[in-house]
Amino acid sequence: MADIRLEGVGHSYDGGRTWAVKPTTWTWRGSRAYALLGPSGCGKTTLLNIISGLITPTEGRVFFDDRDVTGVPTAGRNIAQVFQFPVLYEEMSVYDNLAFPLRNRKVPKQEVDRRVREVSRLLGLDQVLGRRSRRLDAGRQQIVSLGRGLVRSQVAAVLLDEPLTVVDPALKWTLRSKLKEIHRDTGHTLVYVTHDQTEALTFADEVVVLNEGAIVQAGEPSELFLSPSHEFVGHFIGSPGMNMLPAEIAGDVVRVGREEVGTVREPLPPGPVRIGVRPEFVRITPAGASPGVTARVTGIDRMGAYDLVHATASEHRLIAKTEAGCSYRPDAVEFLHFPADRTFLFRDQVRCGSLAPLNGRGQA
Ligand SMILES: Nc1ncnc2c1ncn2[C@@H]1O[C@H](COP(=O)(O)OP(=O)(O)OP(=O)(O)O)[C@@H](O)[C@H]1O
Repeated sequence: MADIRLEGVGHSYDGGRTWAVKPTTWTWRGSRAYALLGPSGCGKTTLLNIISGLITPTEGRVFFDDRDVTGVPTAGRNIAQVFQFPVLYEEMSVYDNLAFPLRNRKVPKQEVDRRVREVSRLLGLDQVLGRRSRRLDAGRQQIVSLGRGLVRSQVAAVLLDEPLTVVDPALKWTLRSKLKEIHRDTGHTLVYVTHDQTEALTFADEVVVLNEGAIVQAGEPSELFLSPSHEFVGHFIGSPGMNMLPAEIAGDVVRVGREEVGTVREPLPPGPVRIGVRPEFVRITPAGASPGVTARVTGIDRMGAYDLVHATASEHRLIAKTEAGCSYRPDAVEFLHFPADRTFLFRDQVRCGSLAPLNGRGQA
Protein backbone atom coordinates (compact mmCIF):
# COMPACT_ATOMS: atom_id res chain seq x y z
CA MET A 1 0.00 0.00 0.00
CA ALA A 2 1.64 3.14 -1.20
CA ASP A 3 2.11 6.50 0.43
CA ILE A 4 0.55 8.98 -1.97
CA ARG A 5 2.40 12.27 -1.93
CA LEU A 6 1.14 15.47 -3.52
CA GLU A 7 3.82 18.09 -3.98
CA GLY A 8 2.49 21.56 -4.78
CA VAL A 9 -0.44 19.95 -6.62
CA GLY A 10 -3.08 22.37 -7.90
CA HIS A 11 -5.70 22.32 -10.62
CA SER A 12 -7.45 25.00 -12.60
CA TYR A 13 -10.15 24.31 -15.20
CA ASP A 14 -9.90 27.82 -16.66
CA GLY A 15 -6.26 28.37 -17.44
CA GLY A 16 -5.29 29.61 -13.98
CA ARG A 17 -8.03 32.23 -13.40
CA THR A 18 -9.56 30.17 -10.59
CA TRP A 19 -8.30 27.11 -8.75
CA ALA A 20 -10.59 24.10 -8.16
CA VAL A 21 -7.71 22.76 -6.02
CA LYS A 22 -5.19 25.34 -4.80
CA PRO A 23 -1.52 24.28 -4.86
CA THR A 24 -1.29 21.78 -2.02
CA THR A 25 1.41 19.62 -0.45
CA TRP A 26 0.05 16.61 1.40
CA THR A 27 0.76 12.89 1.97
CA TRP A 28 -1.87 10.15 2.22
CA ARG A 29 -0.07 7.55 4.29
CA GLY A 30 -0.21 3.89 3.25
CA SER A 31 -2.85 1.65 4.85
CA ARG A 32 -4.80 4.48 6.48
CA ALA A 33 -8.51 5.15 5.97
CA TYR A 34 -9.06 8.80 5.09
CA ALA A 35 -12.24 10.74 4.63
CA LEU A 36 -11.99 13.76 2.36
CA LEU A 37 -14.76 16.00 3.70
CA GLY A 38 -16.07 19.29 2.40
CA PRO A 39 -19.10 21.06 0.95
CA SER A 40 -20.30 20.75 -2.62
CA GLY A 41 -17.89 22.33 -5.12
CA CYS A 42 -14.88 22.54 -2.78
CA GLY A 43 -12.70 20.38 -5.03
CA LYS A 44 -13.04 16.87 -3.55
CA THR A 45 -13.68 15.04 -6.83
CA THR A 46 -10.96 17.04 -8.60
CA LEU A 47 -8.45 16.03 -5.93
CA LEU A 48 -9.53 12.38 -6.12
CA ASN A 49 -9.26 12.38 -9.91
CA ILE A 50 -5.73 13.81 -9.64
CA ILE A 51 -4.78 10.83 -7.45
CA SER A 52 -6.38 8.31 -9.81
CA GLY A 53 -4.89 9.90 -12.92
CA LEU A 54 -8.20 10.89 -14.53
CA ILE A 55 -6.92 14.49 -14.26
CA THR A 56 -3.34 15.67 -14.78
CA PRO A 57 -2.84 18.58 -12.38
CA THR A 58 -2.10 22.04 -13.75
CA GLU A 59 0.75 22.33 -11.25
CA GLY A 60 2.83 20.05 -9.04
CA ARG A 61 3.84 16.39 -8.93
CA VAL A 62 2.11 13.22 -7.67
CA PHE A 63 4.19 10.40 -6.18
CA PHE A 64 3.22 6.84 -5.22
CA ASP A 65 6.02 6.15 -2.73
CA ASP A 66 9.06 7.33 -4.70
CA ARG A 67 7.56 6.82 -8.13
CA ASP A 68 6.54 10.01 -9.95
CA VAL A 69 3.15 9.15 -11.49
CA THR A 70 2.13 12.67 -12.52
CA GLY A 71 1.91 11.78 -16.22
CA VAL A 72 0.89 8.13 -15.73
CA PRO A 73 -2.69 7.31 -16.82
CA THR A 74 -5.15 5.58 -14.46
CA ALA A 75 -4.46 2.13 -15.90
CA GLY A 76 -0.80 2.38 -14.88
CA ARG A 77 -1.47 3.40 -11.29
CA ASN A 78 -2.93 0.23 -9.80
CA ILE A 79 -5.86 2.08 -8.25
CA ALA A 80 -9.39 0.87 -7.52
CA GLN A 81 -12.07 3.53 -7.82
CA VAL A 82 -15.73 3.47 -6.76
CA PHE A 83 -18.01 6.20 -8.07
CA GLN A 84 -21.26 7.71 -6.81
CA PHE A 85 -23.39 5.54 -9.10
CA PRO A 86 -23.06 1.84 -10.01
CA VAL A 87 -20.55 0.98 -12.73
CA LEU A 88 -21.22 -2.68 -13.58
CA TYR A 89 -21.50 -5.11 -16.45
CA GLU A 90 -25.27 -5.45 -16.25
CA GLU A 91 -25.51 -8.71 -18.18
CA MET A 92 -22.90 -10.41 -15.99
CA SER A 93 -23.73 -12.16 -12.74
CA VAL A 94 -22.81 -10.53 -9.45
CA TYR A 95 -20.09 -13.17 -9.03
CA ASP A 96 -18.55 -12.40 -12.42
CA ASN A 97 -18.69 -8.66 -11.77
CA LEU A 98 -16.83 -9.12 -8.49
CA ALA A 99 -14.34 -11.50 -10.09
CA PHE A 100 -13.68 -9.25 -13.09
CA PRO A 101 -10.93 -7.01 -11.62
CA LEU A 102 -9.08 -10.13 -10.41
CA ARG A 103 -9.45 -12.22 -13.57
CA ASN A 104 -8.34 -9.19 -15.55
CA ARG A 105 -5.07 -9.29 -13.65
CA LYS A 106 -4.66 -13.04 -14.07
CA VAL A 107 -5.16 -13.86 -10.41
CA PRO A 108 -5.34 -17.70 -9.95
CA LYS A 109 -8.86 -19.12 -10.04
CA GLN A 110 -8.86 -20.37 -6.45
CA GLU A 111 -7.74 -17.00 -5.13
CA VAL A 112 -10.43 -15.28 -7.23
CA ASP A 113 -13.05 -17.52 -5.67
CA ARG A 114 -11.72 -16.96 -2.17
CA ARG A 115 -11.69 -13.16 -2.48
CA VAL A 116 -15.11 -12.96 -4.19
CA ARG A 117 -16.71 -15.09 -1.49
CA GLU A 118 -15.02 -13.16 1.30
CA VAL A 119 -16.06 -9.75 0.02
CA SER A 120 -19.58 -10.88 -0.85
CA ARG A 121 -20.02 -12.36 2.63
CA LEU A 122 -18.91 -9.10 4.25
CA LEU A 123 -21.17 -6.99 2.04
CA GLY A 124 -24.16 -9.33 2.35
CA LEU A 125 -24.12 -10.32 -1.33
CA ASP A 126 -23.67 -14.07 -0.91
CA GLN A 127 -27.35 -14.80 -1.62
CA VAL A 128 -27.31 -12.97 -4.96
CA LEU A 129 -23.98 -14.09 -6.42
CA GLY A 130 -25.67 -15.99 -9.26
CA ARG A 131 -28.08 -13.19 -10.15
CA ARG A 132 -27.61 -10.89 -13.14
CA SER A 133 -26.59 -7.45 -11.97
CA ARG A 134 -29.33 -5.64 -13.84
CA ARG A 135 -31.90 -7.57 -11.80
CA LEU A 136 -30.75 -5.86 -8.61
CA ASP A 137 -32.09 -2.51 -7.38
CA ALA A 138 -29.79 0.55 -7.61
CA GLY A 139 -28.71 0.30 -3.96
CA ARG A 140 -27.68 -3.35 -4.32
CA GLN A 141 -25.93 -2.61 -7.60
CA GLN A 142 -23.90 0.05 -5.82
CA ILE A 143 -22.92 -2.45 -3.14
CA VAL A 144 -21.63 -4.70 -5.92
CA SER A 145 -19.64 -1.71 -7.29
CA LEU A 146 -18.22 -1.23 -3.81
CA GLY A 147 -17.27 -4.92 -3.74
CA ARG A 148 -15.51 -4.59 -7.10
CA GLY A 149 -13.49 -1.73 -5.67
CA LEU A 150 -12.50 -3.71 -2.59
CA VAL A 151 -11.93 -7.16 -4.02
CA ARG A 152 -8.28 -6.72 -5.02
CA SER A 153 -5.94 -6.98 -2.07
CA GLN A 154 -2.87 -5.59 -3.90
CA VAL A 155 -3.77 -2.05 -4.90
CA ALA A 156 -1.93 1.21 -4.28
CA ALA A 157 -5.17 2.76 -3.02
CA VAL A 158 -8.94 2.48 -3.10
CA LEU A 159 -10.67 5.76 -3.94
CA LEU A 160 -14.36 6.12 -3.15
CA ASP A 161 -16.34 9.13 -4.37
CA GLU A 162 -19.54 9.47 -2.28
CA PRO A 163 -20.14 5.73 -2.74
CA LEU A 164 -23.23 5.44 -0.53
CA THR A 165 -25.36 8.19 -2.11
CA VAL A 166 -27.85 5.79 -3.73
CA VAL A 167 -27.87 3.33 -0.85
CA ASP A 168 -30.83 3.12 1.50
CA PRO A 169 -30.13 5.20 4.68
CA ALA A 170 -30.75 2.20 6.96
CA LEU A 171 -28.10 0.20 5.10
CA LYS A 172 -25.53 2.99 5.20
CA TRP A 173 -24.58 2.39 8.82
CA THR A 174 -24.06 -1.31 8.19
CA LEU A 175 -22.02 -0.71 5.07
CA ARG A 176 -19.77 1.84 6.74
CA SER A 177 -18.87 -0.61 9.46
CA LYS A 178 -18.36 -3.38 6.86
CA LEU A 179 -16.05 -1.05 4.99
CA LYS A 180 -14.10 -0.53 8.18
CA GLU A 181 -13.90 -4.29 8.64
CA ILE A 182 -12.67 -4.84 5.08
CA HIS A 183 -10.13 -2.06 5.58
CA ARG A 184 -8.80 -3.72 8.72
CA ASP A 185 -8.56 -6.97 6.82
CA THR A 186 -6.81 -5.71 3.67
CA GLY A 187 -4.93 -2.66 4.96
CA HIS A 188 -5.82 -0.72 1.80
CA THR A 189 -5.03 2.97 1.63
CA LEU A 190 -8.57 4.34 1.43
CA VAL A 191 -9.64 7.82 0.43
CA TYR A 192 -13.37 8.27 0.89
CA VAL A 193 -14.95 11.45 -0.44
CA THR A 194 -18.03 12.75 1.30
CA HIS A 195 -19.83 15.97 2.19
CA ASP A 196 -21.52 14.22 5.10
CA GLN A 197 -19.74 14.73 8.42
CA THR A 198 -21.37 11.70 10.07
CA GLU A 199 -20.15 9.51 7.27
CA ALA A 200 -16.64 10.93 7.54
CA LEU A 201 -16.42 10.84 11.33
CA THR A 202 -17.71 7.28 11.73
CA PHE A 203 -15.59 5.79 9.01
CA ALA A 204 -12.16 7.39 8.93
CA ASP A 205 -8.89 7.10 10.88
CA GLU A 206 -8.19 10.62 9.70
CA VAL A 207 -10.50 13.27 8.27
CA VAL A 208 -9.11 15.78 5.78
CA VAL A 209 -11.29 18.89 5.60
CA LEU A 210 -11.30 20.71 2.28
CA ASN A 211 -12.78 24.16 1.72
CA GLU A 212 -12.54 26.32 -1.39
CA GLY A 213 -9.85 24.08 -2.87
CA ALA A 214 -7.58 24.08 0.19
CA ILE A 215 -7.01 21.60 3.03
CA VAL A 216 -7.93 23.62 6.12
CA GLN A 217 -7.30 20.91 8.73
CA ALA A 218 -6.68 17.18 8.97
CA GLY A 219 -6.90 15.03 12.05
CA GLU A 220 -8.73 12.35 13.96
CA PRO A 221 -12.45 12.99 14.30
CA SER A 222 -12.13 13.94 17.97
CA GLU A 223 -9.37 16.43 17.22
CA LEU A 224 -11.49 18.22 14.62
CA PHE A 225 -14.35 18.41 17.06
CA LEU A 226 -12.42 19.41 20.17
CA SER A 227 -9.68 21.52 18.68
CA PRO A 228 -10.60 23.12 15.35
CA SER A 229 -7.79 25.20 13.92
CA HIS A 230 -9.96 26.97 11.34
CA GLU A 231 -13.41 28.59 11.65
CA PHE A 232 -14.66 26.51 8.74
CA VAL A 233 -13.97 23.29 10.68
CA GLY A 234 -15.81 24.76 13.66
CA HIS A 235 -18.90 25.46 11.51
CA PHE A 236 -18.84 22.42 9.29
CA ILE A 237 -18.26 19.77 11.95
CA GLY A 238 -20.76 19.53 14.78
CA SER A 239 -24.48 20.01 14.83
CA PRO A 240 -25.14 22.82 15.42
CA GLY A 241 -21.68 24.14 14.54
CA MET A 242 -19.37 26.15 16.75
CA ASN A 243 -20.57 29.51 18.15
CA MET A 244 -18.48 32.36 16.70
CA LEU A 245 -18.77 35.51 18.75
CA PRO A 246 -17.25 38.76 17.42
CA ALA A 247 -15.00 40.27 20.10
CA GLU A 248 -12.20 42.78 20.55
CA ILE A 249 -8.80 42.51 22.23
CA ALA A 250 -7.50 45.53 24.15
CA GLY A 251 -4.38 44.90 26.21
CA ASP A 252 -4.87 41.39 27.49
CA VAL A 253 -8.63 41.75 27.93
CA VAL A 254 -11.18 40.29 25.49
CA ARG A 255 -14.50 42.16 25.21
CA VAL A 256 -17.82 41.32 23.61
CA GLY A 257 -19.56 44.66 23.18
CA ARG A 258 -18.69 46.48 26.41
CA GLU A 259 -18.47 43.39 28.56
CA GLU A 260 -15.12 41.97 29.58
CA VAL A 261 -15.46 38.23 28.92
CA GLY A 262 -11.93 36.98 29.57
CA THR A 263 -8.26 37.51 28.91
CA VAL A 264 -5.92 36.22 26.22
CA ARG A 265 -3.93 33.18 27.30
CA GLU A 266 -0.94 34.24 25.16
CA PRO A 267 -0.18 37.84 24.13
CA LEU A 268 -1.97 38.89 20.92
CA PRO A 269 -2.02 42.19 19.01
CA PRO A 270 -5.09 44.35 19.79
CA GLY A 271 -8.07 44.37 17.42
CA PRO A 272 -11.01 42.23 16.36
CA VAL A 273 -11.13 38.48 16.96
CA ARG A 274 -13.87 35.86 17.10
CA ILE A 275 -14.44 33.67 20.11
CA GLY A 276 -15.22 30.09 19.10
CA VAL A 277 -16.93 27.75 21.55
CA ARG A 278 -19.04 24.71 20.74
CA PRO A 279 -22.66 24.64 22.00
CA GLU A 280 -21.82 21.39 23.84
CA PHE A 281 -19.32 23.19 26.09
CA VAL A 282 -21.25 26.38 26.91
CA ARG A 283 -22.49 26.15 30.52
CA ILE A 284 -25.31 28.29 31.79
CA THR A 285 -24.22 29.15 35.35
CA PRO A 286 -25.64 31.40 38.02
CA ALA A 287 -22.21 32.20 39.46
CA GLY A 288 -20.74 34.19 36.58
CA ALA A 289 -17.57 32.11 36.42
CA SER A 290 -15.11 33.65 33.98
CA PRO A 291 -14.53 33.39 31.07
CA GLY A 292 -18.03 33.90 29.78
CA VAL A 293 -20.66 36.39 28.76
CA THR A 294 -24.01 37.72 29.92
CA ALA A 295 -26.73 36.78 27.45
CA ARG A 296 -30.48 37.06 26.99
CA VAL A 297 -32.33 33.83 26.24
CA THR A 298 -34.31 34.12 23.00
CA GLY A 299 -35.75 30.63 22.63
CA ILE A 300 -35.46 26.94 23.40
CA ASP A 301 -35.53 24.10 20.89
CA ARG A 302 -36.61 20.84 22.53
CA MET A 303 -34.74 18.23 20.50
CA GLY A 304 -35.83 15.19 22.50
CA ALA A 305 -32.44 13.92 23.68
CA TYR A 306 -31.24 17.46 24.50
CA ASP A 307 -32.31 21.11 24.39
CA LEU A 308 -30.78 23.96 22.42
CA VAL A 309 -30.90 27.25 24.31
CA HIS A 310 -30.66 30.21 21.92
CA ALA A 311 -29.40 33.49 23.35
CA THR A 312 -27.92 36.84 22.34
CA ALA A 313 -24.92 38.64 23.81
CA SER A 314 -24.46 42.23 22.61
CA GLU A 315 -26.80 41.29 19.73
CA HIS A 316 -24.64 38.35 18.68
CA ARG A 317 -26.40 35.02 18.61
CA LEU A 318 -25.13 31.92 20.35
CA ILE A 319 -26.40 28.49 21.34
CA ALA A 320 -25.90 26.28 24.39
CA LYS A 321 -26.68 22.56 24.25
CA THR A 322 -28.18 21.47 27.56
CA GLU A 323 -29.88 18.45 29.05
CA ALA A 324 -33.42 17.77 27.84
CA GLY A 325 -36.17 19.49 29.82
CA CYS A 326 -34.15 22.55 30.89
CA SER A 327 -36.08 25.30 32.67
CA TYR A 328 -34.61 28.44 31.08
CA ARG A 329 -37.19 30.95 29.91
CA PRO A 330 -37.17 33.31 26.94
CA ASP A 331 -36.08 36.85 27.95
CA ALA A 332 -34.27 35.65 31.05
CA VAL A 333 -30.76 37.07 31.45
CA GLU A 334 -28.24 34.32 32.16
CA PHE A 335 -24.47 33.97 32.40
CA LEU A 336 -22.91 31.69 29.80
CA HIS A 337 -19.62 30.22 30.93
CA PHE A 338 -17.04 29.24 28.27
CA PRO A 339 -14.62 26.57 29.61
CA ALA A 340 -11.15 27.97 28.94
CA ASP A 341 -9.72 24.71 27.58
CA ARG A 342 -12.53 24.45 25.01
CA THR A 343 -12.69 28.08 23.89
CA PHE A 344 -10.51 29.50 21.12
CA LEU A 345 -9.78 32.82 19.46
CA PHE A 346 -9.80 33.16 15.66
CA ARG A 347 -8.44 35.88 13.44
CA ASP A 348 -8.88 35.87 9.65
CA GLN A 349 -10.65 32.53 10.24
CA VAL A 350 -7.49 30.88 11.59
CA ARG A 351 -7.07 29.97 15.27
CA CYS A 352 -4.68 32.40 16.89
CA GLY A 353 -5.03 31.69 20.62
CA SER A 354 -7.32 30.82 23.46
CA LEU A 355 -9.39 32.52 26.08
CA ALA A 356 -8.43 32.56 29.78
CA PRO A 357 -10.44 33.69 32.84
CA LEU A 358 -10.45 37.31 33.98
CA ASN A 359 -8.02 37.60 36.88
CA GLY A 360 -9.46 36.23 40.09
CA ARG A 361 -12.78 35.22 38.53
CA GLY A 362 -12.02 31.80 37.16
CA GLN A 363 -14.02 28.76 38.05
CA ALA A 364 -12.34 26.43 40.52
N1 LIG B 1 -14.91 19.65 -15.84
C1 LIG B 1 -14.97 20.83 -15.24
N2 LIG B 1 -14.88 21.98 -15.92
C2 LIG B 1 -14.92 23.18 -15.31
N3 LIG B 1 -15.09 23.35 -13.97
C3 LIG B 1 -15.20 22.23 -13.23
C4 LIG B 1 -15.16 20.92 -13.82
N4 LIG B 1 -15.29 20.02 -12.81
C5 LIG B 1 -15.42 20.72 -11.66
N5 LIG B 1 -15.36 22.04 -11.92
C6 LIG B 1 -15.43 23.12 -10.92
O1 LIG B 1 -14.36 22.92 -10.00
C7 LIG B 1 -14.78 23.17 -8.66
C8 LIG B 1 -14.58 21.92 -7.81
O2 LIG B 1 -15.43 20.90 -8.29
P1 LIG B 1 -15.42 19.41 -7.71
O3 LIG B 1 -16.41 18.62 -8.50
O4 LIG B 1 -14.02 18.94 -7.65
O5 LIG B 1 -15.97 19.66 -6.24
P2 LIG B 1 -16.65 18.64 -5.21
O6 LIG B 1 -16.23 19.08 -3.88
O7 LIG B 1 -16.35 17.24 -5.63
O8 LIG B 1 -18.20 18.93 -5.43
P3 LIG B 1 -19.46 17.93 -5.29
O9 LIG B 1 -19.50 17.48 -3.86
O10 LIG B 1 -20.61 18.81 -5.67
O11 LIG B 1 -19.21 16.80 -6.25
C9 LIG B 1 -16.24 23.61 -8.74
O12 LIG B 1 -16.27 25.01 -8.78
C10 LIG B 1 -16.70 23.04 -10.08
O13 LIG B 1 -17.72 23.84 -10.63
